[in-house]
Amino acid sequence: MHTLNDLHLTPVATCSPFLRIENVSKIYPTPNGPYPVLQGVDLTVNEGEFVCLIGHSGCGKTTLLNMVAGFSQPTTGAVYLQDQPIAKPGPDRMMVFQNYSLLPWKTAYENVDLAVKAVNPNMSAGQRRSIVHEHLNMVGLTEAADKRPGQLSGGMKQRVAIARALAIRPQVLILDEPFGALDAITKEELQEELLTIWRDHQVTVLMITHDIDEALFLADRLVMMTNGPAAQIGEVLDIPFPRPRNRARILEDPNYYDLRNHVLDFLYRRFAHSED
Ligand SMILES: Nc1ncnc2c1ncn2[C@@H]1O[C@H](COP(=O)(O)OP(=O)(O)OP(=O)(O)O)[C@@H](O)[C@H]1O
Repeated sequence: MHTLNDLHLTPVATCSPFLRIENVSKIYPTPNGPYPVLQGVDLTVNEGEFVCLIGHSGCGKTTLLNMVAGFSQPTTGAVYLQDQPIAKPGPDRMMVFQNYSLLPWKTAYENVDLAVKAVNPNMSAGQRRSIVHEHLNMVGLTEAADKRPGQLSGGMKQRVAIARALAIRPQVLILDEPFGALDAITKEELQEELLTIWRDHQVTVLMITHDIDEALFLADRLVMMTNGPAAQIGEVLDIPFPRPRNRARILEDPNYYDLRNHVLDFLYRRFAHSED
């Protein structure tokens, strides 16, 4: 029997990475002239990978992920998802923001339902109902389905936003500092839930964070950005902790402190911000 090597064949998955950011630069026009935010950014992400981005405020993290979402276009270079250039937003890439961005006059159920309906206009009402309930249940909000955002805590609102994004069944989930506004306990709970969802949905995740411990707990790789203007990827750190991850076990791992110090050194010595 021949193996792939005998036949000189390469499995398809290794030929082309799932998501490619290729030589991306972004220049914003401003009243004071063109402002180059990003320059020469290259990154490839494998299907199902969990990648976090860290960097000082204003270095261009949101700008970069907006281009993956399709909200804006690179000035030069391109972003590809499965070899297709990303030209506009689409249901294959869903973004979740720090401020939840829920419709305040709609219930949790209606917020999720509206998104499912927008993407699947011909889906039967029964099928839609079952998808909405499945995803509210996944984030533990079955009981709160009929509450409006004003009646929900910050953590619950972020759960609705995550359920809404996942109910569309995106290939890429883009999270822009989703837990930044939450208290420490709620944040840890949501991190655990996010890992479970990521594992069950096998979705590719790109997530901006300012929290080194969060990145070390969640990510397969941590992308560290240099400062702007003309920010780049300074370094990409592999996070080797086995999965499923256990917070206590990670904290006991001697590697944890080496990795943490490495990121601290990057952010506060090698690329210290003038304001720090
Ligand atoms: N539409 C725009 N026009 C002009 N400048 C912009 C625009 N959007 C962002 N910027 C500027 O580009 C830079 C990068 O912004 P961006 O929001 O991408 O940074 P960030 O790393 O995500 O910051 P933070 O961590 O504070 O969210 C900032 O200086 C910002 O003021």
